[in-house]
Amino acid sequence: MAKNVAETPLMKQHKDIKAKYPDAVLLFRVGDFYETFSDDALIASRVLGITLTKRANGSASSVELAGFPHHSLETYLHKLVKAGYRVAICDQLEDPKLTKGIVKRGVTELVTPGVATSDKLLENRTNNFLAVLHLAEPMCGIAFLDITTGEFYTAEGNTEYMDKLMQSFQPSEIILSKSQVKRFREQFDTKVYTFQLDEWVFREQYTYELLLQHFQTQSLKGYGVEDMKAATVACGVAIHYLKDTEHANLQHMNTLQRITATDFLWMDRFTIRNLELIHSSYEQGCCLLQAIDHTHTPMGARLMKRWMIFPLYDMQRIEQRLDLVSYFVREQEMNHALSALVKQTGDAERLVGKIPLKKANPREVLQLARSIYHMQHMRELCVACDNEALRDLAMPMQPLAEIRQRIIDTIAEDAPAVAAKGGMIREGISAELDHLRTISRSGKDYLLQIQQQEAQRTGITSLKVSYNNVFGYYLEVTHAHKEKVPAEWIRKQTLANAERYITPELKEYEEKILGAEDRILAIELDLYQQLLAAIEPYIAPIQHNANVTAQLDCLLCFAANAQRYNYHRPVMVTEPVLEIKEGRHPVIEQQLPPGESYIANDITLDKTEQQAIILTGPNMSGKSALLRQTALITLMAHMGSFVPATAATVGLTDKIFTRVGASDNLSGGESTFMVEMNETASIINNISERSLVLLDEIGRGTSTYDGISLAWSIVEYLHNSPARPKTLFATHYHEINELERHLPRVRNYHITHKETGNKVIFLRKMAPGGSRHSFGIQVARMAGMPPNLLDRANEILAQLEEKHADTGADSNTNVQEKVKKIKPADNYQLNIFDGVTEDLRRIQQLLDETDINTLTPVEALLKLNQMKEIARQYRK
Ligand SMILES: Nc1ncnc2c1ncn2[C@@H]1O[C@H](COP(=O)(O)OP(=O)(O)OP(=O)(O)O)[C@@H](O)[C@H]1O
Repeated sequence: MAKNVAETPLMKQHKDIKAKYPDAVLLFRVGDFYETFSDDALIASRVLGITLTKRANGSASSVELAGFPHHSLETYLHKLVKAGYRVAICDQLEDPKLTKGIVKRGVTELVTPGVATSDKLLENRTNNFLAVLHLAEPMCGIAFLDITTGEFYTAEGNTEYMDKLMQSFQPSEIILSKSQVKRFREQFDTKVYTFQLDEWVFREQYTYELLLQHFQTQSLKGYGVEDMKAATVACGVAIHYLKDTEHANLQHMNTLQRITATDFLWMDRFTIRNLELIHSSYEQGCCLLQAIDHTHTPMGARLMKRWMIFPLYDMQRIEQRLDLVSYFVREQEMNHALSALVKQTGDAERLVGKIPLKKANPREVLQLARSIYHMQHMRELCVACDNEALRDLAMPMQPLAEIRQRIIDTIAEDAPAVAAKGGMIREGISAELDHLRTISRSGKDYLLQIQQQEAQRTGITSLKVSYNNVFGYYLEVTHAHKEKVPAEWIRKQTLANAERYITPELKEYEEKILGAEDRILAIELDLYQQLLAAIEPYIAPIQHNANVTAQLDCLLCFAANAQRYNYHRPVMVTEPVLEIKEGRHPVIEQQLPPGESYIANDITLDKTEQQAIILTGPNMSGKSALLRQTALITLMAHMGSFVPATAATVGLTDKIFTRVGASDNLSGGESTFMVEMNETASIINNISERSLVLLDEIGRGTSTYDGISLAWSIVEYLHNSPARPKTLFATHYHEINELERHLPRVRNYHITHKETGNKVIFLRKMAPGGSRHSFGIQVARMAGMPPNLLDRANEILAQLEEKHADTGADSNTNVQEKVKKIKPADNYQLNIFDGVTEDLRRIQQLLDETDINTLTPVEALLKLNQMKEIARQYRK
């Protein structure tokens, strides 16, 4: 580390700037390089794999140094941020050529995971949200904003609600007050990057005023958040943080949307995870979003995710979406025409977000003009159609022809990807620019002329005019022609095989050309800035057009899914019923091997006849799948999508709860029975008559009789609660089937199977009545357990069941008593086939029977086929 004695001026400047950004890695621009010093250099060299050296620092000791060329900034920046560092980019604020002494420098951007704008740091089909959490009493407040799209949301509620929202928005950075960190760690289980700000930033007055300033309003009434104190604090802190990170231009964040829990179908974080909506529980698995999101644009994909996490709880809005999907299913021509336009629109939302952030390059601006053009066409098509809902949706879109034209007229068709080098402004925009370009071009022609003329005059055929940064334009002559060089040429450099000269004539033209080129670049950059400034007033209407396009993208995707996967329109009703005909699981059905089809099932739940279904059936028969498909069909209907069923009447649902018995949930670190009970308690305390409750093997995390007793009382409670929520309860405790006899609205169903020999074939059809067996031992056999072990398991099962019959199915019988009476195993011999299945035995038998010497090719093929068939059965 450098000592504080007689530092060089550069290091002194670095130290002063670094002091303002102690938490960040400071990338310090020095000439064509970004340098890091001291501890930052240690981090940079480790994370970026760049060489660590030392730099002399006046009479102070040397400091560690690591740097990279300025044009590699994007690549290295993204690596540092991905590695969890905040990065302050410190640029030269004046032209070093025009400065005497040390160049003025300052931080132009602070990049953190939540305020990243580089394409390299962003996933285009996913939002990059920054969250601010304000843990206050009695209500907590939260803000989510995506600086790349300008979306800004806020909400208030208890910590459970905050937790659920974070699970839904999945921010990449959470901002907290320093004083709330401890509470946050205790109450929230998240591995997201957090950053702490001083407590004073979270003051009501300060944050409220920041918001008024940002929105240029007198109050926040227009956003419906005036009285939401905790929420406005969170929003104001978000604005403070953006300013702190040098994001001053936020014209695209022009509205604030309030999230009201009751506007949406509620799913808690566990349900979102358990239903595998946006992530699968295992790596190669597929989630619902992947299965149904086939949108054409990144903005469509981002919206689809939001529609999934926030399904509507508003009949009218759901019907509107369903009407539009029906229309697109019916009107194929319109569907194709709109799809083609949507596809070409690209990510207008993020493109327009780059304008105020000063990140849009000329090609992107041109792409924005193309997007505006396609959106204009979309509007024309929609307003001329015979569907009122579509007309209503598209009418408020703005054609924006004038700004589109201005962009097209200004930016050259083959514009470069970086503005800094120029070449992006068309001819005919500025007379001065055109004039200078002519000079520059003719100057270049003139240089060529000089080359030809001098070559002729001197007879130096190898003569070349070239340019370098050190002494500008020069004439280059190979050594072979050196003698022919005229005396008036001034020698500047000798190379291994050539000499370089300048002439007064050459210098005169050089000044003219270079002067013109500098000026050309300055004019181009100025015109480009003017164009960007001219786009700014159109940011809000472009954002609106983009949002409508994203909606159309999602609706067209629903229509395409309906046709591709044979989904049907659900009938939405206000009564608390659910009636699904031939329902399927949208994800599993897409993943079945070719030739296998998903077995559809009917489900009916209501308040009067069949409020709760107890579902039993063998392991692996499809109980969980049936539970989840019921939830997914309900959810998809509330998104406004058609559903995987031949018909479905779906009552408006306010909450979907799913709970899975303890050990199914190991990966979430929530394997304890306590958690299972906590979560079930939270359901019981939150249900209404519009809720759908799915309980999968609840109670299995404890001893059998405790489990049965709890399962029993939970079903009883849900059945008897005045809300009468629709309930599906899958269990292996067949004892629970007894409840059907006691409770009028409980019905037993089982998933059917067929037994052939000692094999179970899953028919996967749901049928009335309970089932007696779980066939766990058969499933174990299919998994490849040794036959002797399985024989022994069957023996024990028979003994347990025998005893059970003796006592007349008395569930109070102590299981330990029965276990004590289990007869010891006869010593069985391990043989070479332990650990392999019976099927493999059969294959071995087939091989033994085969005499290769007499086998014909056809017989060989038939044998092979037979073995393949056995292996196929085994896999099933
Ligand atoms: N209706 C169906 N049609 C076709 N395949 C199905 C169907 N239902 C389930 N499956 C397949 O069977 C597998 C097991 O289903 P599921 O996990 O629902 O069984 P389960 O009865 O809940 O088992 P367990 O009691 O052991 O938890 C699923 O992963 C799926 O591949």
